[in-house]
Amino acid sequence: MEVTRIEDKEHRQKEDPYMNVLDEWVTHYRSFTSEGRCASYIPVLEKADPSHLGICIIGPDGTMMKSGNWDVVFTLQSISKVISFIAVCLHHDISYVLDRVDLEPTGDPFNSIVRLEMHKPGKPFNPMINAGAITVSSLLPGVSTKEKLESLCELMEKMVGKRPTFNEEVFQSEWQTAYRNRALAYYLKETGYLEIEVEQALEVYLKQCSLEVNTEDIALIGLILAHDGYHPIRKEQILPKKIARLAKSLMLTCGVYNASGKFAAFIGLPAKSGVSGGIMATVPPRVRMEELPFINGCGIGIYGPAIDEFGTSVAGAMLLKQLANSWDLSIF
Ligand SMILES: NC(=O)CC[C@H](N)C(=O)O
Repeated sequence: MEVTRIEDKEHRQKEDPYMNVLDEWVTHYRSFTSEGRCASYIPVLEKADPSHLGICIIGPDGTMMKSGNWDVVFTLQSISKVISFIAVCLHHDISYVLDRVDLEPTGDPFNSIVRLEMHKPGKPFNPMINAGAITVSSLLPGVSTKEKLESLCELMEKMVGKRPTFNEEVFQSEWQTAYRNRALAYYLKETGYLEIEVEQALEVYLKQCSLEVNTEDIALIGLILAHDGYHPIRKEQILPKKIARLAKSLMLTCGVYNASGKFAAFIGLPAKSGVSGGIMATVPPRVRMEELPFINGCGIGIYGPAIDEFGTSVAGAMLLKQLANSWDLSIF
């Protein structure tokens, strides 16, 4: 089913003052993209235009605000970890999943290996870091790599209304250089947290990272999570509330790894970053007397491929902070 959307033109008239200010912010924060760099450890990602910055915000009535390079297609990278975690929780008992991956933040970078050895028996700390995400990918329903990826694509299609495309070039680029992820996967295999073969788990994980989206797609997923799994435009419960809440709590506590505390403090929104420059944020409905935009919540998708040391879009995070402060979006 196609998602109903308010046309951009119609919408611009409706939300003009907010739209103008959004355009101004995008132009302003675009100049900060030079403070970051496109990821180079996945060689193909370095080809992205570092000056890009775009955003899409979708409200529950279908109101959409788009600005800048909102329509650039990029790979999900770590944003896929939220979707794979949801897919796995939909298929298995939540307790089965949580026996294999914990819900604790690490304070370490996304690809860190250190805690797997320091904390016996080596259970990955959370599904947002690579170690936990590789375990989660191995738990996706299906036996073959194709079936496992299919379950993820089906879930995305249910949420976004279209199937994601796959970027073979990005996958190959990472597959050939995934030394750290291979090390993590071998370690997980040795400690019993990988129930399938190392190479297969890696292939599933790296292929899910190579699925393509734009800011509108991730804004829509953010909106569904904001409404506890309910698709407010299609008026359909897509995910159980319990799973949506688990995903949001993980985004808040672990979504930007060792920057999650500061993100929660200064932005105050469950969010997930990816090294290709995407940020998916979710804004639950607020209770306020004043007139504020998106009072009934929204999903926010941002793209800005110049990232910081934590793997987060530099200008994207600044833009999100501006929005959260000016429009009082924090959940706290
Ligand atoms: N933080 C990220 O987006 C990392 C994803 C990337 N595919 C990796 O495993 O390194």
